Amino acid sequence: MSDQTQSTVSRRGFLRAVGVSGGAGAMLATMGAMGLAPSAAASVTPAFRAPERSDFTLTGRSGASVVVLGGGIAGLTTAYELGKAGYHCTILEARHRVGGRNLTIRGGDVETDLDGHTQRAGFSDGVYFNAGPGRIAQWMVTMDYCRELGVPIEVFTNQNADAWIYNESAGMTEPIRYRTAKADVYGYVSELLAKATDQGALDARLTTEDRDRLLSFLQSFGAIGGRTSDWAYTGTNRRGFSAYPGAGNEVGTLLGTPPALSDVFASNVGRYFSFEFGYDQAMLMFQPVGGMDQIPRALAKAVGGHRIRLNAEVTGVTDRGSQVEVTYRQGGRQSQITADYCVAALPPHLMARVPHNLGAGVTAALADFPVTAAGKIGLEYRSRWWETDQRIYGGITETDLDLSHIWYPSYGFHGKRGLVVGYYNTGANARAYSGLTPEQRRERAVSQGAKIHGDKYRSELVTSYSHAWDRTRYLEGAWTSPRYGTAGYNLLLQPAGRVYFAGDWLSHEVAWQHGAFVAARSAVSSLHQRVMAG
Ligand SMILES: Cc1cc2nc3c(=O)[nH]c(=O)nc-3n(C[C@H](O)[C@H](O)[C@H](O)COP(=O)(O)OP(=O)(O)OC[C@H]3O[C@@H](n4cnc5c(N)ncnc54)[C@H](O)[C@@H]3O)c2cc1C
Ligand SMILES: N=C(N)NCCCC(=O)C(=O)O
Repeated sequence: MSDQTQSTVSRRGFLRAVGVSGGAGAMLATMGAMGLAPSAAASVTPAFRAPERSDFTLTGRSGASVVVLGGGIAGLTTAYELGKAGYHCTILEARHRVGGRNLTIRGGDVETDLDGHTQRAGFSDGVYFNAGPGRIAQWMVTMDYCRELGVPIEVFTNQNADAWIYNESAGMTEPIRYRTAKADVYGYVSELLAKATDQGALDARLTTEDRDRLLSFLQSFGAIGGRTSDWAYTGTNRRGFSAYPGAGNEVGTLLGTPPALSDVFASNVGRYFSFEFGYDQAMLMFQPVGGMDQIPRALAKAVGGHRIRLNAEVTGVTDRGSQVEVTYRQGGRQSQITADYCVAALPPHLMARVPHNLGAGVTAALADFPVTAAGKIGLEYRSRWWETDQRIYGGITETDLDLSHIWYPSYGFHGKRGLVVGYYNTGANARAYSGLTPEQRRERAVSQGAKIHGDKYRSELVTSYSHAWDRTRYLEGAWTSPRYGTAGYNLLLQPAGRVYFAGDWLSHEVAWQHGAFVAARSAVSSLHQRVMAG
C-alpha cells in the first residue's frame, strides 16, 4: 500500500467506505488500507439480507387442515404458502371478491358502502382505478410474489419534475412545477449556507479543506454564483423554460427570474421534497400491469377457487383444544367449519368484535389498534390533457388542499382516455370526503383540482368512482398504528391456542402489502414448525 493511499484513507476513509468515490472494489481496497479484513465490510455496509426478501418454501409436508379468516393479501398468502407444503386450507372471505384493501375498480364494478351509497363504476375498457395500493418499492417482497406468480410489472412514476406543487394557504395563485420549486429552494438554501460558510460561521465545525469542499458542493447543488458574486442564487435553466430551446438560434425563453428568497420560503414548496427520500417511496417504484388486483387474483388462482368461500362472514371462533371451530354466515345461512388450525387475517379492530373463546386479553389487544381513514377518487377523462397540454406523464402533484395529492396514470400514455386520481387523502381530510355522497365528493374534488388544472379538469370529465376506506364494510379503515413493544402487540404475535394472527398490522410495514406478506410468512412458519415438531 502506498503512502498516498494511506493518507487518502485517513483523510477520506469515510467517503471511500460509503462508496461515494468508488465501487465495491475501491471500497474493499479502502477497507484493507484501514486494516479491516474484507469480512469486516459487513459491519460498515451490511450485506443485503436476501432470504427475507426472496421466494419462500416451508421444508417438509403436512396434511393438516387450516381455516383462514379473510381473503386479503395476508389470508391469501397464508393459504398459498401452506398449500405448497401440503396443508388443506379453506379461506372464508366476507366480501364478494378477494383482495381486501387491494382493490382495483373497473367499469361495471358495483360497491355499496356502510352509508348505503351504491356506486357502479362507469369506466371505459382498459381504464382501471387502484382504490387501495398503487405502488411497490423495489426491495419489497411484493416484487418477489409478482415474479413468482407471473404478474407482469411496470414502472410507477412516484416523482415527476414536471408535476405541480400548489399551496393555496401560502397565497399561491398559480401552481409551480416541481423542477422550478426545487431550483429555487436548493438555490437559496445553497446561497445562505455558502455565505455563512465563507464568512467563517461554521469554522468550529469545518477544517479549511471541509469548507472548500462544502462550497464546491453547494455551487453545483444550488447552481449559485462563486465567491466573487457572493454566492448569489439568481436562477438558471434548472427552473425550466416558458419556450424550450429550438433549432438554429432559438435559445429558448427561460421561465423568468426567481422570486425573492423570502417569497420562496413563504410559499413552503420545500415541504414536499423529502417525500422521495423515503426508503419506501423512492423511485424507481413499480405497479402490476393492468391493476394492483392482479396480485390477489394470481394468489387466488394458485390457491384454487374451490378453497375460497366468498360472501362468507365469520361470526365466531372457538378453540376446542384439538381443533378449531369457525362459524360463518353465507347466503343468509349460518354454517360451520372445523379445522386443525386457524389463521385469522381480518383487520384487528374487526376481529376484536368476532365472538371467540381465546381470552379477554386477546380481545383487548385486538381492539388496541388505532385506525386511520383514507380515501381516493378516480376521475376518468375523455382526453389525456395532462399529457398533451401540460406535459405531465405520470407522477404526483402535491397540494395543501383537502384533496392532498393528484396522481396521473403511469400506464396508457398517449392513449385516448385516462384516469386521474383526483384525491388521495387521509385523516380529517379523508373523513371530510367520506361524509359526503359520491356526487358531492366528485364536485368537491373537481372544484379543488380545477384551481391547478383549469377548465378541462371539469369539462373533459366523463365519470368517477370514489372509495372511502373508513366507510367500507368488512374493513372500516385504511390501516392501523400498532403499539409496537406493548404486551398486547406481542401477545398477538403468538398463537392463541390453535389460532394464529396475520395481517400488515402485525408487521413494521403497516400500510404496505409487504407487511401483509411477511406477517403471513411469519404465521405459517410458526404453525408449520409446531406441526412438524408435534
Ligand atoms: C388507500 C390505501 C393505499 C395503500 N397504498 C399501498 C401501496 O401503495 N402499496 C402497498 O403495497 N400497500 C398499500 N396499501 C396497504 C395494503 O393495501 C395493505 O397493507 C394490505 O392490502 C393488507 O392486507 P391484509 O391481508 O393484511 O388485510 P386486508 O386487506 O384488510 O384483508 C382483510 C380481509 O378480511 C376480510 N374480512 C373482514 N371481516 C371479515 C369477516 N368477519 N369474515 C370474513 N372476512 C372478513 C376483509 O374483507 C378483507 O378481505 C394501501 C392501503 C390503502 C387502504
Ligand atoms: N403513513 C403511512 N403508513 N403511509 C403509507 C401510506 C400508504 C401507502 O403505502 C402508500 O400510499 O404508498
